[in-house]
Amino acid sequence: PARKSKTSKDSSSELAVCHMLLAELEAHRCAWPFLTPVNHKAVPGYKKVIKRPMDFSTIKEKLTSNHYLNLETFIADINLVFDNCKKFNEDQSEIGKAGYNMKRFFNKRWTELLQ
Ligand SMILES: Cc1ncccc1N[C@@H](C)c1cnc2ccsc2c1
Repeated sequence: PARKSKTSKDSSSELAVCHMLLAELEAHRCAWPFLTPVNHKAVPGYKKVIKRPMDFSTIKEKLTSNHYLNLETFIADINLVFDNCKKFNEDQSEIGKAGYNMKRFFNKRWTELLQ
């Protein structure tokens, strides 16, 4: 079949899904460690260990300023939040467990919405 070129409808509906997904993540009870940038002055070692910090408020800013060219770049930033969390926090720590819960929730929701 002919490759369907991405229409503006596709990208605007994808964008709507990104806003909805982000709103659900921010409202999740386990979102608290990820809502704002980690203050690396208050968290020893964070600046050195985590090369690309990311958090939900930064993603929202990028989304509202049309920074994301497509769905994949949005999903990559969401996963960066969880990858950073797994790298820096013990699996059984409160933050580590919150990150694991959020990642599972996100994977479930975006596959429901987009596949
Ligand atoms: C996601 C993450 N990874 C590593 C360290 C911190 C954080 N989150 C920040 C908000 C944060 C910063 N400070 C505290 C103190 C108790 S929970 C908490 C959470």
